[in-house]
Amino acid sequence: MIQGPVDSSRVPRFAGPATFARLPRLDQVSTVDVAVVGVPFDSGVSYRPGARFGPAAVREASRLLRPYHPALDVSPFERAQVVDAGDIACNPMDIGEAIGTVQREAGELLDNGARLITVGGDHTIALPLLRAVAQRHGPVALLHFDAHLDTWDSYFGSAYTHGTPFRRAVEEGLLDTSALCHVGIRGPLYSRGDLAEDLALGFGIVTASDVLRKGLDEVIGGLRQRIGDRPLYVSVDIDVLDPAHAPGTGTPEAGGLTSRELLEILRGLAGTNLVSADVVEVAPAYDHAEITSIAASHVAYDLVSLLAMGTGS
Ligand SMILES: N=C(N)NCCCC(=O)O
Ligand SMILES: [Zn+2]
Ligand SMILES: [Zn+2]
Repeated sequence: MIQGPVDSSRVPRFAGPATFARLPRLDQVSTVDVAVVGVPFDSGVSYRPGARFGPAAVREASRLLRPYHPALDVSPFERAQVVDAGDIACNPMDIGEAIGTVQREAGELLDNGARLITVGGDHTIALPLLRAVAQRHGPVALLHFDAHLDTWDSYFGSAYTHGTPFRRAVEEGLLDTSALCHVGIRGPLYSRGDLAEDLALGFGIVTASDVLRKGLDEVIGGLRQRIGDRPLYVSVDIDVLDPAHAPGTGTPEAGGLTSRELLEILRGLAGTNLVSADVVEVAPAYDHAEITSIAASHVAYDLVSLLAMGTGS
C-alpha cells in the first residue's frame, strides 16, 4: 500500500524533522517508485561555495507543498510511492571519490526500482548520476536547464567540476547526442569557441532570450520534437532562473527565466519518457526569504509529478 506524506491538517507542517514534502523515509516503505535524494556536495564549484547546504534547505522549503498538482491534474503521492531517500554522504575532500559514491548509491536506488529526483549539491554530480542512469537505460536524451553550458573542458587542470559534467558525459557515451538541448543559456562566455565546441558535442541551445522572444509554446514544441520518446534525463541548475527568482546560487547571471516560465516548460514535458532528474546549485547562504529553496522545491515537485504520471505506464 502506498504511504503518503504526513497529513498537514493533523500535524502542523512546521512540526517535526523535514523530509521532502513530508514524505516517508526510504526505511519506512517496502517498495519505491520515485526517490528524492540529496547530495550535499559542493567541492566542484568555480565561484561561490555553499550548495552543500542545498538539500537541507530544499527539504525545509518543501513543507508547504500540497498533495494535488492542479496544472498536471495528478496526485503524485497517490499515483506512485514517493519517498525521501536521505542524503548520499560523499567525501568533500576528494572529488573523484565523491563522484564514485554518488554513482554507486544512485545506482543502488535505481536497481531497487526507483526513479530519482536528486537535489544538489553543485552541478558536478550530474556526471555520476548520468553514469548510473545510462548504465540502466543506455544513452539518454538530456534537457539541461542552466544559465551555463557546463560543457567546458577543465578548470585549474581539473576535469571534474561543476562547469564540465556534460562534456564528460558526451565523451563517456552516456548521452544520445541526437537529443540534447540546453535551455536558459545567457551571460558572457570565455570565447566564441565555447559555442562551437558545444555545438560539436551535439547540443542545441534555447537561450533565455529565445524563451522571451519565441514564447513558451514554440520552445516546448521544439524541445519535445528534439527528444521524442527517448529515455529522458532532465538536469535543472537553479541558476537558470533570474537572480531575482533565485539569488541563492553560486554563479548567478542576470537576465534569466522566471520561476513561472521554468515551471511551464517542465509541465510541457508531460507524456515524455522522463527517467530521472536533478535540481542543483541551491546555495542557501546567498538566499533571502527562502526564495531560491522555495523555487527549487516546486521544481522538484513538478519533476516528481512528471515521474509519478509515468509510473506503471
Ligand atoms: N554549473 C554552474 N552553476 N556554473 C558553471 C560556471 C562555470 C564558470 O565559473 O565559468
Ligand atoms: Zn549554472
Ligand atoms: Zn550548471
